[in-house]
Amino acid sequence: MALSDVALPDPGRPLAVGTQHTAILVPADGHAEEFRRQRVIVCGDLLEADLLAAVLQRCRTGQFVPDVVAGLGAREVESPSRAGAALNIALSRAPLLRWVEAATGRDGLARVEGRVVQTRANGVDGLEWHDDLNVPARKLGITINLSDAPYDGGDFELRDAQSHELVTRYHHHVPGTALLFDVDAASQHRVLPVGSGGPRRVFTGWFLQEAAAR
Ligand SMILES: O=C(O)CCC(=O)C(=O)O
Ligand SMILES: [Fe+2]
Repeated sequence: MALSDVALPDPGRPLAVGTQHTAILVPADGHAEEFRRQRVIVCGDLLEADLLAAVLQRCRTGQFVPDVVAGLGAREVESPSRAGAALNIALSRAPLLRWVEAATGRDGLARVEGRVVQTRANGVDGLEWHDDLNVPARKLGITINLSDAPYDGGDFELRDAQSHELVTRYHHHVPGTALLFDVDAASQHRVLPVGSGGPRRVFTGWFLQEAAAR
C-alpha cells in the first residue's frame, strides 16, 4: 500500500447527518474492507450543510480554553461545550450507530461522546502516540473537520501498536468530512503539530459500547 492520505480523490459520502435526521447513502458492507485494511473509514461530507453551518457558528462564537493532555500534548477545548454538545446528540442516532457496527464489526455501540478541540501553529500544540483506552468503553474514534482556514501539518496518523508500522496518514481538507478510526490495543494514533495556518479545529470523540457506557 502506498502510504499517503487515505482521503482518496473522492472518498464518497456513505452517510449524511443533519439537524433532525441521519441518512444512510451507501451500505455498510461496502466499507468493511477499507476498515480492515486501513483501520479507518473516511466519511465525505458526513455533516449536512445545515448542521455544519450551525456547528461552525457555535465554534466561531464559543470559547476555547487551554487543554493539557497529561503526557501527550496540548491544545484548546471548547468550553462550555456547545458545538460539541450538538454533535454528541446528532452522532448518537441509531442509524449511524448500526451502520458503524456493521462496517467495523464492533458491537453494542450506544452513543458518541466527544468535544471540539483546536491545535494552533504555535510549535507546542499536538498529541503524541496513544490508544484512547484509558476509558475501556471506547471502541472507535471519530475526528470531524471543523476548521475555518486550511493549514499545513496537523496530520492524523495511525500505526500498528506492536510493529509501529504506519497504517494510515490523514489530512483534513473538507469541513464536515469525518475520519472514523480504530480504537483497540492493536492500534495507536497521534496528531502532528500544525506548521502554519489553521487553527486545526475538529470534533473528536468516541463510539462507546453499551454495557460500559451506562
Ligand atoms: O485531533 C484529532 O483528530 C484526534 C484527537 C485524539 O486523538 C484525542 O482527542 O484522543
Ligand atoms: Fe485519541
